[in-house]
Amino acid sequence: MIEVEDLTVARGGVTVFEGVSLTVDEDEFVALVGPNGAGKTTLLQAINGVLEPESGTVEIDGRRVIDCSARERGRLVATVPQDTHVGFDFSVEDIVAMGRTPYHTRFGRSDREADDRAVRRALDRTDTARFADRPVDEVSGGERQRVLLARALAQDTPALLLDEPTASLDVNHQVETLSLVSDLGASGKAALAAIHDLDLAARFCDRIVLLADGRVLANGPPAEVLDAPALGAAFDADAAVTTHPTTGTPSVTALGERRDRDLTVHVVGTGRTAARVIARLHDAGATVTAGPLPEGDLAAETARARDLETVTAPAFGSLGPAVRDRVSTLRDAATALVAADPPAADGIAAVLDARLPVVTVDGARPADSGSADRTAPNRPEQMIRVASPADVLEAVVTVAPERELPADD
Ligand SMILES: Nc1ncnc2c1ncn2[C@@H]1O[C@H](COP(=O)(O)OP(=O)(O)OP(=O)(O)O)[C@@H](O)[C@H]1O
Repeated sequence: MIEVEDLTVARGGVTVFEGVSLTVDEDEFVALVGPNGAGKTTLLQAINGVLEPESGTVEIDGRRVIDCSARERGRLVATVPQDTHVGFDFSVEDIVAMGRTPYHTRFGRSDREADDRAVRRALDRTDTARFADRPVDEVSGGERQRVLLARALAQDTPALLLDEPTASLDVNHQVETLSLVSDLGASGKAALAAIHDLDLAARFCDRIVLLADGRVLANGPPAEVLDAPALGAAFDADAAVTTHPTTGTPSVTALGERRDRDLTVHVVGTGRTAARVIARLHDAGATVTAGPLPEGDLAAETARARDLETVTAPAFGSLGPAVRDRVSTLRDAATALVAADPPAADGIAAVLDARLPVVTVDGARPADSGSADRTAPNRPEQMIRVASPADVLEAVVTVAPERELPADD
C-alpha cells in the first residue's frame, strides 16, 4: 500500500505542489492525470524516494521511503520511467535482470533460481521474450518501454510506479500493457501511473487522481473525476465527456478553448442529427439548452457530456405539465430554436409555439407536425431549413442575428 500524506515538493526553489495526500491500496491501479507541468513526474519521484519532499511523508507497506536504504527501496517500489533511454549496450535480458539487484548481497546472487524465474516471467508477461537477446539500444522505443516494465516486474515489489507507460506504444500494446498493470493491481500490487490518455485511464484504472494547480483537484472513480467542469478547470479547456460505446467507460474529447458567443439556442430533436447540432452549436461558443430530449438518446448524452441545461422525458408517451413548463422556461430564454429530427408532433409543438426564429435540420419539418397554424413562426424569413448539422450555426446567425427576444403576443 502506498500512503502519501500532506506532501509538499519543490523543484529549483519553486513549489510544484502542496499538501498532496493520496493512498493506493495493494489491489488497486490508480491513474494520476493532469496538465503538463502539474507535477505528476515529481510526485512519482517523491514516492520512490528520488526527490526529498519539503514536508509530508510517503510510506509503502508502512515503511517511510525516505528512511530506507537504496536496496530496501528497491524491494519496496519499482518505477517505469518516462524517459526510456537506457544509455548502455546491454541485452534486453540483462536489463530485465537488473531488476533483481535489490535482492543480491554484496557477495553476489543469493537465489539464482528465483532471479531466473522472475526474469523469465517478466519477459513473458511483457511480450519481450522474443527479443531478449537483442541489444537494448537496437529495439524500438515502444519495445524499450516494455523492457523497462519487465525490469520493474522482475523487481517484484509491492508498489509499482509508471510514468506515461503507454507513451510510445502502439494501440494494441497500450491496451495489453494497461491490462497487465491492471491484473497486477488485482493480484496484490499497488500500482500508480501517470497517464495522459484519459480514456485509457478511465478504462483500466480503479481510481483517478487529478493533479492540477499544485494540488489534488479530484480523487475518485473515473466516472466521478472525469466530469466536464472538473476537466475544464484542470486543463483550461472545454471537454466533452461521453460514455464510450464499446468499453462503456467515460470517454473525453477535448474541445479546445471556446469563444463565447452572444447567442442562446434551444434545441429540440432526437438522435444523431440533434446530437451533432448540439455539439456544433456548443463547440462554436453558443449557449445551448435542449429538450424535450428522449431519455438515453444520443442527443441527451451529447448535451449531458457538455454539462448543458436540458429537459429529458421518456422516449414514448406525451409530455407532462412539469416537463412542458421547464421546456418553456428554457425556450423563452433562447434567441432561436433549432428543431433537429424532432421526435413527435407533441414534442415539437411544445417548443415551436414560442414563435421564435426556427432553424430546422434534416428531416425535421414543423409544417408536417399537424399544428402548423399554431406553430408557424411569426415571420417567414425567421425560418430556415438546412440539410446538415454542419450548416446550423450559419443558419441560426441568419435568423437571429441580434440577441433580442421576439415580442410575445
Ligand atoms: N529538474 C527540474 N528542475 C527544476 N524544475 C523542474 C525540474 N523538473 C521539472 N521541473 C518543473 O516542475 C514542475 C512539474 O514538472 P513535472 O515534470 O513533475 O510535471 P508533469 O505533470 O509530469 O508534466 P508532463 O505532463 O509534462 O510530463 C514543472 O513546472 C517543471 O517545469
